Amino acid sequence: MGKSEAEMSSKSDKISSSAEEQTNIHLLNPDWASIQAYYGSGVPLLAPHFNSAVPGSHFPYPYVWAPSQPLIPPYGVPYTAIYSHEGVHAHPAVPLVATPLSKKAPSRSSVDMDQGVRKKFKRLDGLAVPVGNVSTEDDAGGSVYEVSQSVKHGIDGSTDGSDGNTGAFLPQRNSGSEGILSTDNDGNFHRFAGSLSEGEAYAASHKVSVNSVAPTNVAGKSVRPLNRNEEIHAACVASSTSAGSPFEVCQQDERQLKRERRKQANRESAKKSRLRKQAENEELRMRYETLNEENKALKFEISKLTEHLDKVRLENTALREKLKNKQQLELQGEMAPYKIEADLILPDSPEEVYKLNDSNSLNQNVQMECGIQENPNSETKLHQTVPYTETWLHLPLIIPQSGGHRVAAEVVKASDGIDQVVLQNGRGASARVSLHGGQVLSWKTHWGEELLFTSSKAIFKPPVAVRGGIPICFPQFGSHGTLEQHGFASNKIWIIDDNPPLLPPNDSNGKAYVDLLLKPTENDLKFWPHSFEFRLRVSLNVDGHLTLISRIRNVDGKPFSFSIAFHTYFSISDISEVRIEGLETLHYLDNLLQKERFTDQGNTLTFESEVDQVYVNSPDIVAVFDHENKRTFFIKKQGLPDVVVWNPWDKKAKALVDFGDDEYKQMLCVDGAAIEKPITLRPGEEWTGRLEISVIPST
Ligand SMILES: O=P(O)(O)OC[C@H]1O[C@@H](O)[C@H](O)[C@@H](O)[C@@H]1O
Repeated sequence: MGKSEAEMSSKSDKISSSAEEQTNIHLLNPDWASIQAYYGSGVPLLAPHFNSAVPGSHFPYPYVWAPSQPLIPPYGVPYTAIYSHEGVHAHPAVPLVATPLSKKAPSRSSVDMDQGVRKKFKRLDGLAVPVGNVSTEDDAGGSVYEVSQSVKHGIDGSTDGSDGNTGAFLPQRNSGSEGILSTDNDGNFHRFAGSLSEGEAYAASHKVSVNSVAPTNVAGKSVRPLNRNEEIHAACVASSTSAGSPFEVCQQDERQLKRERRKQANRESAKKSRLRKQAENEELRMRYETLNEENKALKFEISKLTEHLDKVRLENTALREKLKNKQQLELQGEMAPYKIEADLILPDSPEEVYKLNDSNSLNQNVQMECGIQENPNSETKLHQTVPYTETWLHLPLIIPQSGGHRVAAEVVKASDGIDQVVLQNGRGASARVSLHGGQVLSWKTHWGEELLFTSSKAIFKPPVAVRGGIPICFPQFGSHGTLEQHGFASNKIWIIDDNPPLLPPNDSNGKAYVDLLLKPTENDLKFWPHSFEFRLRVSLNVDGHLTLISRIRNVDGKPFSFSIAFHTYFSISDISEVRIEGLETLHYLDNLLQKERFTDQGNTLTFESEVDQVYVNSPDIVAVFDHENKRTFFIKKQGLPDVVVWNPWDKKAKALVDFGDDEYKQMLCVDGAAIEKPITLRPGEEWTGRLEISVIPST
């Protein structure tokens, strides 16, 4: 070829020369009749003067304006008959698609077209590259570019993601010396050595493009690899060229290829999205677990802190009490006669108490002198519900107490002839326990305020359990078994246990207490054939806290199971004004709905209608807030996992013979209990449960 790159560059500069200058344009030398014969009448005939001898400035390029029939020979061999040896040729595989341009301006000359394309190239960031079959004739004639639609199409495609390095490799047909031309960004053309047939040249050129192998002799800028559209196009061209299939087939293949690529891309994108969602899910799950753990830890911490707060509050109450008493004593200018030194060893058992009593030479009169008597006001109220004879029968427990207070437990006979034990903590707080059912009937603060509810219609006649106080449901709670409602323990007459097995010193020290015992009679064994010993200690401590310790022993030769509840009737201001805390989010069995299991919604428990629920696995402390009465009850328990909450509301209240119609407003039962999982004892085994109830003033 012998043309230097510089020469080629200078030729390219002449692209803008007028059509008149470009006399060396060599267009297709068609055997147009045969083309028409082959492709049909849609292919317009070339103008007769459209040959090398006649300037064709005003004549359309046949391949530009032709209808969309392909010029590709159907059997793969390039249709060489339509090429002249020199000149610019359309790629045989390129469709001669009618473009809007072609339709609108069919009369535009080839030069106009070239210029138009060139302008278009120039818009590509100044890196316009004339692309096409190039005939490099001579310097005088300049370079002539014949830009085929396919090339234009290729360029259009390349501008999709234009990086400014628009370029292409195109075959050159020039004077029999075959090679491949490429262009750089300056519009310089580069020829690649090689002697290829037209078909090979195309295929080779496109392969080069497809494989993105840049030629090494491209001056200045590297040649951009083809983009996807170009690739598809190139593949299509290559396949149609080699296979010689019709262009429609090629177009179909191209569409198919695109479809496949799109499908593949969609699949990949769906897979990525799946993976991303999986990762997100996993992350969320881990976050949930972490938060759950944190939540548990926080709940645990809260319960510990609440417990601690309770203790501190109670200590505070006790300290204030002490201070008040001390101030009173100082005002009186006297000390109590039985002030005990700090190293006093308090008794742990009734025997020790009796010894202590003896050694102190205490007697009934002395107690009375010391002022250990019922508050006359509170007595009045007690008399209303439980008439009894004010007779001191015996003195099971009199303990001198530090600070001038003495605790006492006295047995009195009520008018129904049944003994009651009156406990006093020496500061005015008291409790009364009936041997009928071992039932606590009264619990008062040191200022004489009754804390337990007893119905004005209560029946004090065994075997009926008294409606109020703290009946003990044993060995069955409610109707959860074959026995009568709440078992039989609350109907029986208990005895004072003079010789109970020892309890830890803390359960005795500084407390007024009584030990009671229930054993089944021959008759009881007919209904519940299990020998047992039920020991109950009821104690009142210095702060007025009431504690019930139950010990149930299997003295039978076979195991037995039981449920138990301390059915505590709290006296409240108004059921609509109180709330319970500590049962939030727990599961409960609803006795009003066939003991169906529910989960508390997480709110504090307030009351608007009848309630009869067994909260299972409750925390050790539950609180009942009564703002109107300015007090809060604390229910502290051990060995009693469940809590029963009961209020009959108006209808059921009316149906109960031993209950006043409106009394449901002034009571709320909150029981420490073991119901859901009955306790099983093997022969000789003993179970212990503790319930401590306390009250603190609230603002
Ligand atoms: O009328 P009784 O036997 O004292 O029982 C009162 C209520 O006591 C509750 O503890 C029970 O859950 C209720 O079902 C029952 O109605």
